[in-house]
Amino acid sequence: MDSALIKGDVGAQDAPKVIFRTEQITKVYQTAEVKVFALAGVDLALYEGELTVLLGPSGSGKSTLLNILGGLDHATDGRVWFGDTELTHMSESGLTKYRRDHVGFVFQFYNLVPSLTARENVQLVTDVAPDPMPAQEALTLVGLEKRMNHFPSELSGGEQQRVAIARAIAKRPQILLCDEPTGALDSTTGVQVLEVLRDINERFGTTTVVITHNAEIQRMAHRVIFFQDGKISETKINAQQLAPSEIVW
Ligand SMILES: Nc1ncnc2c1ncn2[C@@H]1O[C@H](COP(=O)(O)OP(=O)(O)OP(=O)(O)O)[C@@H](O)[C@H]1O
Repeated sequence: MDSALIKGDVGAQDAPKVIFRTEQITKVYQTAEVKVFALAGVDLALYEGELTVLLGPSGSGKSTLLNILGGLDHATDGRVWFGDTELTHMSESGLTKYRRDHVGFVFQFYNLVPSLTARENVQLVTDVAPDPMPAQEALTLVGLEKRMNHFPSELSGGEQQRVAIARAIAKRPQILLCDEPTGALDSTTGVQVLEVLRDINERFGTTTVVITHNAEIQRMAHRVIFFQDGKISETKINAQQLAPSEIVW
């Protein structure tokens, strides 16, 4: 059944909770010659526990939006909420705490520390998080229990990305924000990484946002948001989500 219908039918106490809301956010980059509207008025709601895919041409504003939701950047105008907390004018130290307590990031290039093992890379986060899972548990969740003592250079691209995901989830974030997590991977390895993201989303109910250029990946999402020229051009809700292994590209 279409989840949009379910949302209309259930009582308020069962309705999915809005976890992110934006109201007419813009992001303007002013260089010497030109003004770039990276975001040109975005109204958005993301729901707790959902996996959302953001699709759109290069330069359409996807990363800019993700960075604002993740507290890495401020919008030029408009308003942004995480639950009841407004992020719009939050101080840098407030945003640092927000990121530390609530947000896990996964990027296209894994950003692992080359001189540290997989376990030590994850421990960089677990050492400072308020309620982390042990690094070993996070690495087991991504299927790397046998590779904990390996250095990044001893791991494949997909394995390094799984370490990066383990590092992101080890602090038990409410939100997992992924910018092109499979962009540097071949399709088989990319599917393995997507399986891990789906597993985390299902197992922990972690609200997950995935930016991709690969339109096929939208089939694993609960919600798909299309960007064009700094605006949302379409939002779609998938009645059914395919397992990553069922997606072919
Ligand atoms: N620091 C910056 N200074 C100037 N312009 C920027 C800056 N960051 C992004 N932009 C511009 O803002 C627009 C949106 O960029 P953004 O990275 O959000 O797009 P995107 O949809 O994520 O693209 P891609 O899929 O290629 O990563 C682009 O025109 C980009 O050139």
